[in-house]
Amino acid sequence: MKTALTIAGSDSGGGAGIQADLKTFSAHGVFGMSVITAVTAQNTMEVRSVQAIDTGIITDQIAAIFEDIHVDAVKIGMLGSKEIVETVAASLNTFLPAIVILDPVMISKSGHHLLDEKAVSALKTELLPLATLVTPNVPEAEVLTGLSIRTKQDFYEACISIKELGAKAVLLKGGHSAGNPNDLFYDGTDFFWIKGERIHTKNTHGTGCTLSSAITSNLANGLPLRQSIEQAKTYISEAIRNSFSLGKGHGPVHHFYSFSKEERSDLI
Ligand SMILES: Nc1ncnc2c1ncn2[C@@H]1O[C@H](COP(=O)(O)OP(=O)(O)O)[C@@H](O)[C@H]1O
Ligand SMILES: Cc1ncc(COP(=O)(O)O)c(N)n1
Repeated sequence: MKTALTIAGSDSGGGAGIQADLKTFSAHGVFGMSVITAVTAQNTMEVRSVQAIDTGIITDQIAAIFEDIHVDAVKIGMLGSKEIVETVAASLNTFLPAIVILDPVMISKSGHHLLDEKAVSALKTELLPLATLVTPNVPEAEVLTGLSIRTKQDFYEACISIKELGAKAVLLKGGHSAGNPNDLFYDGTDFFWIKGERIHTKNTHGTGCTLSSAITSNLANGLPLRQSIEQAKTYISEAIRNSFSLGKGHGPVHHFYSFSKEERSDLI
């Protein structure tokens, strides 16, 4: 059984964060583990309050896992503060996981800031260089680069700029752009577009968390990076297509087993 670890915030409403990540890992036949960085009191409409977790127990959670269990891939989501960014970077520098997918979570679908402004520069200097792949959405890529991203050309320029910050590869997600949600990949050599068709729904809570966790799962299962991203795009598109109204705000995407029973037994 392959393993994946999510280092992220808890979403009490279950649509995003740690909860979405673990559902995605399970749906891919990967054994999921979690390090909680913050607890949010959240539902489909709002983030009411956030409690950051003490850095000492974040360090302990990471060490407890790595000192006992082999981790095939790590996904990083909400970190909240500069101190937590630095704590997670220090632990990753100790345990040096082979695969790190960084989703630079900054603002929730409901509009709540999930990362302090002071944390952005630490994220850029300390965490991006450790990432196998970083998966910003357009507003996050604008914060990381200082660019305004509207046109296709802007997507290319933003990817180049984020790659220069030290990540091995970038997937700039197009969910927030007008038109079809096409995502652009860049690894310093090749660009390729991962094309999508816009699904008209307000139930998109957890899309970014789910996409990055699906990529993490595919990499943990041994797929190459490009195939991991393409299959994850299929997974998130189906998950959005099957999303449902739960609560009064942005409902969650639907997680499902993306492989047959036979394939599933091969993974165990
Ligand atoms: N309405 C939609 N229809 C189809 N795909 C979408 C839609 N919204 C987002 N996506 C896709 O979901 C993934 C997450 O993207 P995005 O919503 O931009 O990220 P985030 O959740 O971090 O804001 C991307 O692959 C994006 O293209
Ligand atoms: C704990 C946590 N992590 C991440 C997100 C972002 O997800 P979304 O952009 O879909 O609100 C969130 N809302 N809560």
